[in-house]
Amino acid sequence: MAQQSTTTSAVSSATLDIPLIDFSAFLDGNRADRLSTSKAILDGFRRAGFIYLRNHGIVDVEKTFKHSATFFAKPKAEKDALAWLRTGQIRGYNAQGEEKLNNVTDPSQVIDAREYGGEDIKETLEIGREGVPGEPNKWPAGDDDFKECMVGFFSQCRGLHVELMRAIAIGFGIAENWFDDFVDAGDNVLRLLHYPEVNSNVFRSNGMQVRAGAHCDYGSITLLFQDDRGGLQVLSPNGEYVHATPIKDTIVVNSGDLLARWSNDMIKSTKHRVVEPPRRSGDDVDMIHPDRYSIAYFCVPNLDKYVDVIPGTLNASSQRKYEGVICGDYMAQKFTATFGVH
Ligand SMILES: O=C(O)CCC(=O)C(=O)O
Ligand SMILES: [Fe+2]
Repeated sequence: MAQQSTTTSAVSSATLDIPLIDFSAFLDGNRADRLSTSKAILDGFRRAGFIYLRNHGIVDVEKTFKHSATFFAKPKAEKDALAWLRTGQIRGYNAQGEEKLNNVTDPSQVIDAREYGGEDIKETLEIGREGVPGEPNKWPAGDDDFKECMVGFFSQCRGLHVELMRAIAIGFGIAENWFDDFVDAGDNVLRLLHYPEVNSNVFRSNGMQVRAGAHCDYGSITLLFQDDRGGLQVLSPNGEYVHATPIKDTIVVNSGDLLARWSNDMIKSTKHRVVEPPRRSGDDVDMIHPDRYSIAYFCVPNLDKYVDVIPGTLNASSQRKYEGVICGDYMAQKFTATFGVH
């Protein structure tokens, strides 16, 4: 029987190729399918630091987006009551300079936009693993459906994280379950993101303005669900940002700093950002870009694990680049560098 190709191209520019991989070939396939899918996944992380997946097995995406939109539509005071206090793990609501930039139509207000040029135009809600002593999640009051949906979605994503680490292990030619003990706690973070509607003149008046500034993710891998608005860009090896255009029913998965380190830099952690969405035909120069919603699920090894170089990533020609590190210490260092606090 002719073999059906399970890998095509999601993004193909002169400088960056991001593969689009059918993950059902891994989840339901035979040994050969699992091997070829694993190799395609690892290859994407090595070349681009990004892949797209379809048939990923996460079923509640639409429902979770709906709950996210309902949450962000709540009055500011209700959201502020859930503010992330930045004293421990990441849990809670994070408002940024979005209000001032919302609906800037009057030229005198554009000055405000310029002053806020360094700020992302976004708000987020972070949800961690349930049941961590002293680190409760912050749930909106009186909305049990929201909590149930998010806990369920968290657990679906957690399952995909385990499967993807198995694929990476197979790709590296080590035991399929090599990462299992590293990821079984599920110390991951689910982040709902809302980029409020914004007038195009905000971007025009400040060429540096973005919806989310350029960054690498810190952990092992990130599962990123985006709506159809666009604006996510990925840095190509020769320094150009390339649009990671939304593709229906797919998720974007990128490898982060800790996985790069863990793999002795065989895997890349690639910068990305969210900018003004590309124009659609018929759009006016002066227009309001509608809200954009995305959901990121940041995966990390169990925080208490010692993360040392993955076997199979060192060979005769490559020298060990990094010492081992406790995952929780590494993450805390990253957050201290970013926010000045633990
Ligand atoms: O909203 C997006 O598409 C990207 C978000 C992101 O990169 C992040 O939160 O780390
Ligand atoms: Fe990111």
